[in-house]
Amino acid sequence: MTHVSSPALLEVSSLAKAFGGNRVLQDVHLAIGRGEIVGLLGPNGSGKSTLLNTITGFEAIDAGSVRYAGQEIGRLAAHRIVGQGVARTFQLPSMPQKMSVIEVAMAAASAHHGFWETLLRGRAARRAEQAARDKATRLLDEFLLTHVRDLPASALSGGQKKLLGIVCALMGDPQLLMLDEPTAGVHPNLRNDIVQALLRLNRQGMTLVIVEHDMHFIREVCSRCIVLDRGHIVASCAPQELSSNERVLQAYLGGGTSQQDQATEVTP
Ligand SMILES: Nc1ncnc2c1ncn2[C@@H]1O[C@H](COP(=O)(O)OP(=O)(O)OP(=O)(O)O)[C@@H](O)[C@H]1O
Repeated sequence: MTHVSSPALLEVSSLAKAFGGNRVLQDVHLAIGRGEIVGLLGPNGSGKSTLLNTITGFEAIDAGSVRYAGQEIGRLAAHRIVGQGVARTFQLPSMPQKMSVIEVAMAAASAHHGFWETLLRGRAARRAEQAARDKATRLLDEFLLTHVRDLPASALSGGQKKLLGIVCALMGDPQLLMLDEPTAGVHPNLRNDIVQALLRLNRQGMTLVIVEHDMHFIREVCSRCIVLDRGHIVASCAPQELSSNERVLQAYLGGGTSQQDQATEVTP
């Protein structure tokens, strides 16, 4: 397994999560170092999204610990974890019907900075709103959404919704950004923009954990991969080592036909 220089930014120990009798995550241990871009891989249903959900507080953990920057966050509510500097995006972002793109981005700022600020009246509140508008404007420009900023967010294409999801996550200036399949279903032109944007964020110091099936993306972007199989971590290695890792091959080839289909995605 690849060594992470200590202290790790994120450290997960003995994490377990079940839904009823379905033990989705079992005894998961992982460490993410500052400045890494880590790909989280595994066949469909292996527990990748659940791992993101438990780390970010969207699902309660059953057992184990999640430490971020030396602090235990494993039982904090999602909004508190965001407040600590951990943001995430969703596989299928859903957008409110009646809010424009820029309003959605600005609302994410108040979600990140606490609602008291937005309840305040007067100059402080106006300053906070203007700061959120300026930041949303800059990020929408960076993620090529300026031309749709006044449209209803629900009218965006799937790819544009993913970009807006990233913008919302960035409104709180996270140190750790966790992305759930950021390029799935995205047009190749937009995909390349997302790749460049993620690499740029990493150059600026952000640590990234990315759930992805697309091996071209993994090779282009990630410095390390962690592979889940049926709720267990079975490998942590460089992207170019995946195709010769027995346990990775077994994870993808060990199941039925549908898993063999997925193996084409992991074979370089
Ligand atoms: N809220 C939930 N309630 C019940 N079962 C759930 C819930 N969330 C996930 N699961 C189950 O947990 C298992 C793992 O799902 P998860 O979405 O984490 O896998 P994944 O590796 O992200 O899959 P994919 O690559 O298809 O997105 C599946 O069997 C799924 O049905």
